[in-house]
Amino acid sequence: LKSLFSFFSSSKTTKKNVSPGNLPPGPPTLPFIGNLHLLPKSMVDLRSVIYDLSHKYGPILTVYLGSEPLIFITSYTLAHQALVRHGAAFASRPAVVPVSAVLSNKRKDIGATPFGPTWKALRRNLISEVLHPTSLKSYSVERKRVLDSLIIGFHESSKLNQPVRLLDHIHHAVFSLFIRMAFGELSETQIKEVEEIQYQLLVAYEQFSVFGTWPRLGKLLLRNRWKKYLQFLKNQDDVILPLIRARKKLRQERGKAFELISYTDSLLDLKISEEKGNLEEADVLSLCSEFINAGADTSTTMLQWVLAYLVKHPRIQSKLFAEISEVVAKGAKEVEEDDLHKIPYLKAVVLESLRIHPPNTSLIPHTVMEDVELCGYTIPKDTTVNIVTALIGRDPNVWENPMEFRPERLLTGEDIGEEVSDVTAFKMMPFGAGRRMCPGNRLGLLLLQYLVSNLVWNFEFKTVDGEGVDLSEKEEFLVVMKNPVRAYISPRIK
Ligand code: HEM
Repeated sequence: LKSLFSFFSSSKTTKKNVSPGNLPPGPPTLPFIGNLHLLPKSMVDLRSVIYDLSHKYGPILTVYLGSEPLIFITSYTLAHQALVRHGAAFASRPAVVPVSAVLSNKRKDIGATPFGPTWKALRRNLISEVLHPTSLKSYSVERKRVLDSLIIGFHESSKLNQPVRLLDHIHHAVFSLFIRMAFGELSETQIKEVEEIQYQLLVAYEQFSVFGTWPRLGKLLLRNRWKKYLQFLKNQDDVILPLIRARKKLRQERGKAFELISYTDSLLDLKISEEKGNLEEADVLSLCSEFINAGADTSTTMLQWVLAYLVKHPRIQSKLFAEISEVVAKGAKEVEEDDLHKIPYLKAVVLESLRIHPPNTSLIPHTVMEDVELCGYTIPKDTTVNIVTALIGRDPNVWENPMEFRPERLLTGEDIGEEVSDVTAFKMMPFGAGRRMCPGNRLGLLLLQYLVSNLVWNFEFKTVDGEGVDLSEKEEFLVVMKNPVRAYISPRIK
């Protein structure tokens, strides 16, 4: 079965047998299957298929999965019109987002919940508690801990004088931050257990995706896979539920007096509404799981892409080091978070990486809540719309030589919108835009800038002779490096 079908489509959406009416154009369809035969197996390959189709049919097009029309948008201007100008209409999700149905086992999460009071309550809770600027500030202690562990790890590896696979250090450091933010202080063993189970689920996602789309049929035909999937979920319950219970108990004993609020704390206190009351334990689990995946997997992936570009382009790495040196006192061990905004080149390096390699090929599918006129076409109520961020960032009509890594383009104003400081205004949308825009965008950017600047301040990363840096992509849950970058690391003498 096409994994794409399971990613985009929803077996329960009401959009069946929609007449083409005034829908955007698209390739001719075959009976029963629509355009399914045109679609490749992976999201990375889908990007090229949609790219080719958009050349023929324009930046807004319709592809049929069976009888269900899916709209694809590949230009920044149209995406902006949809998500911002028609923001209210585009704020919902399909009835089932299989990706989430599988990962959260049909429990609650924010990303897949359709527009409504439950989504509002969950999103508001995330933004006003752990992601509130005050909480974010207090979590600087934890970010420093991540940095220290990375620096110690890199120092040790550098002594071996061997190439280092950067991901091996990054993964654990970044995951431990989000796991602690989710559950509070944990032992190293507990952190590793959560990291392992979350990672296993993400890597195995593709083989289980069929259960998100056709749960009944999948269960019937793929019994062994179904059993394996249930075992995965049980393992996740076994690892995570005790952590939630322990936190609950600790809160009762200490009367909620913690220096840092954890995401679990906020969820245990949350009432969705008077009638619905508090969340079930299982929902707290899936929301924490979403938090860890959404935060840690994206940040790990991006940190690796940014460092890969810096290894590949020593000139850019030296320029970044020089810019950091102008802001950081000589002999200082660390670039402080408060100083990051003084290094515009740093933000440009991070955003340029996000432009070429947004970790998600497309935004999470949106559905329209009413008929919407867009670009002269009518998108009927309940239709699923996919905004292909990976093509938006590489659109040659907007970005000159789009595959060239050139952070300077973001500083000169030649390619960016007017509001340089506002990431929503960038013509790349790595975090989406409008009501469903990623609520973790500030934390994501802060973490990336903090870690990249400090790693470059402390170490020089050099290519491995004869190996270079291979920028090929591979689809896991996100689009990651096919061959994780390896580099020689040497401490800088300052
Ligand atoms: C570099 C880091 C990150 C990137 C590139 C990223 C990207 C995205 C994208 C593209 C979306 C979909 C937006 C849409 O459908 O319109 C999204 C949604 C989301 N992200 Fe992030 N994200 C990052 C970090 C984070 C962090 C740190 C958190 C939480 C701590 C987070 C939590 C979420 C949640 C909960 C949603 C669902 C929002 C909703 O449906 O209302 N993300 N993210």
